[in-house]
Amino acid sequence: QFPRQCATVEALTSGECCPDLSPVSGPGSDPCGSFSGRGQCIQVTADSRPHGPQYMHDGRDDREQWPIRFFNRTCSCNGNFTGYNCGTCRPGWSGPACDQPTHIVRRNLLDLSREEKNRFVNALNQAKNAMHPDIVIATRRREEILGPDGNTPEFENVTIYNYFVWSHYYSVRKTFLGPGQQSFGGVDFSHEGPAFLTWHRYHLLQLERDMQDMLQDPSFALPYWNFATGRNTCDICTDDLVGAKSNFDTTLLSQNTIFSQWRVLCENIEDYDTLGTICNSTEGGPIRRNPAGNVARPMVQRLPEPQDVALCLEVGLFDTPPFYSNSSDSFRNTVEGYSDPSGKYDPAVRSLHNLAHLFLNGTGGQTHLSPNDPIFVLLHTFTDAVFDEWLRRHNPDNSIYPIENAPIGHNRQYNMVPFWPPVTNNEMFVTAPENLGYSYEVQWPSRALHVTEIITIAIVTALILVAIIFAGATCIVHARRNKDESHQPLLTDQYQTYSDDYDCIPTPSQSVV
Ligand SMILES: O=C(O)c1cc2cc(O)c(O)cc2[nH]1
Repeated sequence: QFPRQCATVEALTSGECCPDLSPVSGPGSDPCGSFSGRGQCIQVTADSRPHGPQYMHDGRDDREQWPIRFFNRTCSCNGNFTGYNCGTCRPGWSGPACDQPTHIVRRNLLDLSREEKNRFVNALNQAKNAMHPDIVIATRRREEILGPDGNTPEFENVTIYNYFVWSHYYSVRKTFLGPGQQSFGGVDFSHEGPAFLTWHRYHLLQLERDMQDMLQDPSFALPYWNFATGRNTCDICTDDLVGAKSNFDTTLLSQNTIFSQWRVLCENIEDYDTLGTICNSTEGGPIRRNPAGNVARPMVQRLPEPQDVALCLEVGLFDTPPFYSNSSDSFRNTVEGYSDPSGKYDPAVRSLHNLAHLFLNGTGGQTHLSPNDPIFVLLHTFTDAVFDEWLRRHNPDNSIYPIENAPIGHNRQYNMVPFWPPVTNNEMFVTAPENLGYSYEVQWPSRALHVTEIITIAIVTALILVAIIFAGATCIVHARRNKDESHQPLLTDQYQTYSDDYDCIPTPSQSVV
């Protein structure tokens, strides 16, 4: 959310968050690396275009026009520099001047070597326990952020992985409308709208970057889980990967995985919603996961099929009005999983990404908690791979991403909540290999033929066969007729050559010995 340097009474009251890159001669001497030309402290641009009708409590939520309720001045970095103080490089660039291109490849978790799998699991566990070096989280709404005495900013340290969990929670939390009033849940800054794909893309990029820095390994790449294999089992739910089931309680993880020791963040949803508090860095109970175990909802006891991915990649429009979870013929709503895989909206359907979440049947199936289960990372890298393949195939102009009237948080120029420094949906609506320095190693399924396509092919084939038979028969008849005519007892005929008779193919009587 915010850099530690900005979690102060001074920064919050001035509305300026422009930390020094290198405090060469005291605080305020090198804001945003301006000394070395990396960036400058400027007015934040926040999207104020109209949003959709789903949210009608304007003025009541800190996330409106993010991030201006907290800060209205921030670093704007030049060239390939980025970060809260312009101290790092944009994704895909490295080196002291951020002018060296870099590229990493995200691979199928199941294709990694035993050593690579171990390294990934250990890296996740390290991220779960290592304090985030730069970022702190707000534990109160803006109106209470300075604490009861107005002088004690309510922020907490958080670990790298828990920051990933908390960001997702903060983006989906309800709008608090006051004590004794029901919080408003019809708001979601990261789902049920076009930003679903751009928001989750940045969410993963941020975790990947934080883990690269933690490991001091710029080549570290998040792998993916291909959840659309058509097999209705969680093939990565094994103890060498994200953990098998416990033998003692089928809703828990086996003692043989480190993830059984993880404790979840943001469990106390009733407290947040009734007291108007915000999830803090206190952990609670264990991860729960019971894949295909939701007997009350047989519809979500299965995983998507390869065909579902092939079909959704053919949906030609990125998103369609009302740019919400009831959009039809929308690629975004299809891959998110509120439409059937061919794009038709059906309120009873859960497909692709949503189906994979619900299949997990536990922590990973509840929006305020889901990233607590590390399988979330892998489920979303695969969803992002589908998004990237769609961008590659359809090569859209960014003008097709809605500029206004999308649900709040989802307009093209909206700064994604709660990321810092501010980053718009637009900036993530680009092909990853060319613009973000990563790609996916993945084989996409080809689409099975529709019944209508099979019938069309059969009819065309039959017509071609009929045409060939007809042409052949015509030739034969024609040849016979010529032959009959050639047998007329005319003296001149004796001097006819064979070739005169060979209009099409020789009849047996014309065969030359
Ligand atoms: O009910 C759904 O379709 C559903 C559940 C769920 C959980 C989650 O963490 C998501 O990110 C999305 C989602 N959709």
